[in-house]
Amino acid sequence: MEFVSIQKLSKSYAGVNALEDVNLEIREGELFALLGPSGCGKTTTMRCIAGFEEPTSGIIRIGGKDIRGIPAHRRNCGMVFQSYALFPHLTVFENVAYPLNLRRFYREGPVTKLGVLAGMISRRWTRTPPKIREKVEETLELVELNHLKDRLPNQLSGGQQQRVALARAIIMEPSLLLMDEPLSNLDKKLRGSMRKLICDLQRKLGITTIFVTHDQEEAMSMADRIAVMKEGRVVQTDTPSRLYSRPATTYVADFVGSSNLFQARVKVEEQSGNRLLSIGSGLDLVSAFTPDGGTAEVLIRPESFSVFPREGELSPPESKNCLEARVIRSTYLGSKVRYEMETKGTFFQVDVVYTDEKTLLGEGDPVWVTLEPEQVVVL
Ligand SMILES: Nc1ncnc2c1ncn2[C@@H]1O[C@H](COP(=O)(O)OP(=O)(O)OP(=O)(O)O)[C@@H](O)[C@H]1O
Repeated sequence: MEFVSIQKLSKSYAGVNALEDVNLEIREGELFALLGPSGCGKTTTMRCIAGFEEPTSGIIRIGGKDIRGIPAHRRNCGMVFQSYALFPHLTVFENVAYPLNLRRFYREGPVTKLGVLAGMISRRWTRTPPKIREKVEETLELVELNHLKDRLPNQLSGGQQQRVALARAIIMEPSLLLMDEPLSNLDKKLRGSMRKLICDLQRKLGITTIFVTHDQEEAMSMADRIAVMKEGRVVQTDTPSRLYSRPATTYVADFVGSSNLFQARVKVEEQSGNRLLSIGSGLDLVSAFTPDGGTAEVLIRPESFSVFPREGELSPPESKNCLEARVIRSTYLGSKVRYEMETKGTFFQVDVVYTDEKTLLGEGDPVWVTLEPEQVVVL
């Protein structure tokens, strides 16, 4: 069942259309990514949901309730920002306790209010009630930070600061967690462990979570579903594997991974009547998705090819698509090797898993490459 429903959302800033007719359905308990390049409207979408921006038009529902006119602090959303936004003069413990203390401040009478306020300013003036202490410690445990609870933010690494921000966002048990580029300030290695922590935590707590990212690898590895945005619009919403294997447009195909993109013409073989996709001079491919006629945009992922050295009298491998090609260039990328290849004047990229040095191909090496019809995707 959908938990967040966005219909026809538009937002303009003095002549700039940041969002145009955005429609999204985010299911309960889902980890959902908004993915797209800088300026495509990801943050604006998030800010409209959180209540920091007023949409120009459109409806946002959270838990079935139209939230128009409801102020940000009443939307029960936890928010994690790219810049962490921690209070520099408060310890880890106090930062995480802050939302609970704030709630207590609004609930208590005038005398105790003063005490709570004093406590929020300095821990020396008042004691944190045991219930709040317990909840803070429990939350710090979830983000594995209890041992650093007395440190100030400037005594923490970026990853640790982001975990404090995460703890502060979830301590109020929000019904919706919003994260704006939560990992982009972290180095690559740290990002990997933070991804895991966020995914584990999200599954454990079951909080419906939306995160914004421009990093396709991050979105693909974390999200249950992804909405790809372009120039203020959503162009495709799907699971990571469907986005990768069946992108709706060349924009999506290019954004969620490396791709070989070709313009093809549908050609019917005279003898068999089989339909082929004709790419360039004499290069015809069998696809499982060939349309009846006309032209088509064709996507082949670089890892879809199988490569066989073409040497001596060996006969070509059995395949519906077997191309005689040669290596133009090779780039060693650690776990894989990327080859630029050429066949009949058409250039394409091929990724091969690296096994050992002996299997590496060199410039000019002749090869056969084969391709299953299912890997020749028509957009
Ligand atoms: N307060 C504002 N005033 C005017 N224009 C704005 C404002 N905020 C955003 N915009 C514009 O709206 C568009 C969408 O911005 P938004 O920040 O939502 O994009 P984004 O996808 O989150 O980009 P980034 O990844 O760089 O944060 C951009 O063209 C941006 O310049």
